[in-house]
Amino acid sequence: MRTPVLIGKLRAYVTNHSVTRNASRSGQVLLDGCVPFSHQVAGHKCGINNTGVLQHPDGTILKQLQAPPRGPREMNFYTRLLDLQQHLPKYTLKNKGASKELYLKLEDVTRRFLRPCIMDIGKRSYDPLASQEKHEEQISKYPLMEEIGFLLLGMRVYQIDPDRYITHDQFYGRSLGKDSIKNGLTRFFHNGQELRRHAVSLIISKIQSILRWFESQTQLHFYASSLLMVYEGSPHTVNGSKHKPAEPGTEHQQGEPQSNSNNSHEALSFQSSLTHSHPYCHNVQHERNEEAVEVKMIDFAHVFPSDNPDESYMYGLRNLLSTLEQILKD
Ligand SMILES: O=P(O)(O)O[C@@H]1[C@@H](OP(=O)(O)O)[C@H](OP(=O)(O)O)[C@H](O)[C@H](OP(=O)(O)O)[C@H]1OP(=O)(O)O
Ligand SMILES: Nc1ncnc2c1ncn2[C@@H]1O[C@H](COP(=O)(O)OP(=O)(O)O)[C@@H](O)[C@H]1O
Repeated sequence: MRTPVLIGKLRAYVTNHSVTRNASRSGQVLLDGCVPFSHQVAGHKCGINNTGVLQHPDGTILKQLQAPPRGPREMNFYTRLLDLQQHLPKYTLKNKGASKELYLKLEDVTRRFLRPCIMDIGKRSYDPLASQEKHEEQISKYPLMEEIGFLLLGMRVYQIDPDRYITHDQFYGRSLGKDSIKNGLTRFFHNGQELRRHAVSLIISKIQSILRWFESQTQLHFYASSLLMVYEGSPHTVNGSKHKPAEPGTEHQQGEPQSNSNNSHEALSFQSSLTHSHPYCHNVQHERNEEAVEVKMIDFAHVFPSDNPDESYMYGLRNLLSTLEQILKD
């Protein structure tokens, strides 16, 4: 839900701070030189009533806050000192001016990947304060949510030959039943040539770590929250590493997103052959070295205090884990 007041403030801010319009494929440049985030796979996208997730030139992303109480609730969640930080995108307070009240400034968890393969997995999508109407509307979108415990909200998967991304949105996710959910998740790990088994097992161990946190806490219940998973789709390495080197002169401070360059530019410059010259690929080698992955919890507009374990969230995680383990066994 984005209110007209919020949108009005944003438009006023953009009008007062507009910059040259040449930074994205669509020519769309928003506040502070931001462009729509090209690696967004789900959630509110850039449109008439909202800006969706934006990519800042400093390498962070800006997520537009929802109207109260959701936006402030999410902001408050990120500012709490929870022992969950390692499973969240880094949040930065260095968000100046009007954008501070309109956006969350977060680490872009896709940033260090050359060809990020991204999947967003959602959990039950109504909170205890939801009206009966909202409750029924959300259930009707995916009646299997209670049984399966999660919903595939979106994915973007790199295919090696031809080199391109394939995408699936939440309507694809909603089409998956008990018999097909495993196949749906398998698509995320298939590059057109092979199943990326090592990425599956690394992601499993990260999810297990998140599950352990849930098993140890009774303070919070998470509704309409997501798990964002990323692995490297590129078969190439840069100077022995699969990941982008930090640019000279950039500093990485504890608790702050790493400053780096604009992912969407990089993605756009990589339209055809993988062997083309590339801003990051000074010394491309065909190696299959250690695959790193990211699994982060995102979207905290519906986190509520509690005094008991979040059984529903854990149910979803356990089902997700057993489905991923099944993929490895097949
Ligand atoms: O059902 P709607 O139209 O009220 O919009 C939903 C949003 O509710 P809101 O308008 O903010 O009260 C809803 O927002 P909340 O999660 O309730 O904050 C979601 O964004 C939902 O998307 P999805 O089905 O979870 O991918 C949104 O559903 P879609 O528009 O994506 O179907
Ligand atoms: N920290 C992040 N790093 C990279 N991508 C992100 C990050 N946060 C969100 N995204 C992208 O934006 C999408 C929507 O984010 P989300 O927080 O769920 O927004 P919404 O509240 O609109 O549902 C995600 O599916 C993901 O593709």
